[in-house]
Amino acid sequence: MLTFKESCIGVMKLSKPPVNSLNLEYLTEFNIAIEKLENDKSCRGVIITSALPKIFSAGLDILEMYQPNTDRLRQFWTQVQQLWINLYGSQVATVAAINGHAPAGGCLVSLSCDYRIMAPNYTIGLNETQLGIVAPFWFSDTITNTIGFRKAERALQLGYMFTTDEAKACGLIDKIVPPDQIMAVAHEEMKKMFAVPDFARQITKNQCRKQFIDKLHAKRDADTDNFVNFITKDSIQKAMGKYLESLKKRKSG
Ligand SMILES: CCCCCCCCCCC/C=C/C(=O)SCCNC(=O)CCNC(=O)[C@H](O)C(C)(C)COP(=O)(O)OP(=O)(O)OC[C@H]1O[C@@H](n2cnc3c(N)ncnc32)[C@H](O)[C@@H]1OP(=O)(O)O
Repeated sequence: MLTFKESCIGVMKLSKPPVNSLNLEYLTEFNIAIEKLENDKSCRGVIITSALPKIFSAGLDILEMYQPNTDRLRQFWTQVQQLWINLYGSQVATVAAINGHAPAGGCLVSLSCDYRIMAPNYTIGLNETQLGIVAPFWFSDTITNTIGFRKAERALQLGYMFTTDEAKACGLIDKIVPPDQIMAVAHEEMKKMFAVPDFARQITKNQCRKQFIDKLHAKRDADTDNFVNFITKDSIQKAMGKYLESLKKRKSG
């Protein structure tokens, strides 16, 4: 993770080649970095983007979920939950500068921010069902809160990956920006949020989001148990094995 501060704005650049997949170590690093910025009194905003060309993040590292060690799988999921709690509940203003594809966990990271700008000709969405897995309730709450129930239900069922244009049309992202302007526009959007007194913006954000974060807190252990039980099922392991194969075939084909 490349993290630096530009005045009162923290910039986090995901930099885990080849595709910024989120494994246990990288999620832990991500959480430490965001918690550090959150606790820095001089930091009012965070921009999340990718240091890699064409990929914002490929989402959760599928290899963490395929033929897993159960203890590690639990730790992995705890970090995924924590990342969402940290980002969705963040008191600083957050902008996702989506400069590449953003499937599943990559999409969730961006949906957890306050504002999303995206470069053209990429795809974004919660594609979990395409892998034969299911987005948990808090992924589904997050997309529903962004694009509304009907569109979210349809997109989740299909595991639909939106083009940048489609994402803009349904409100999954807020603005389409050429890649060379994405950081400049992220700073402009940040300034708009800074024009509102921090405490008023923060209380408003809490009013909108707290109930959803509280829901995960209340069910956190059960959510981890569900995840581990679900992922370790033979049928789910088979489906994930097939998906990994298809990724490799696509590459060679
Ligand atoms: C009852 C209800 C209970 C509910 C319980 C919960 C259930 C589980 C919930 C789990 C939620 C999961 C969230 C996720 O994020 S899953 C991950 C989904 N991600 C994807 O599907 C992305 C797949 N990847 C791609 O589409 C492309 O790779 C991408 C567009 C991102 C990039 O394409 P490109 O052509 O540039 O690169 P390659 O495809 O050649 O990939 C390069 C190598 O990287 C490997 N790869 C890609 N993505 C991942 C990944 N997510 N994890 C691990 N590895 C990944 C790919 O296989 C290539 O590897 P090799 O070089 O070794 O071949």
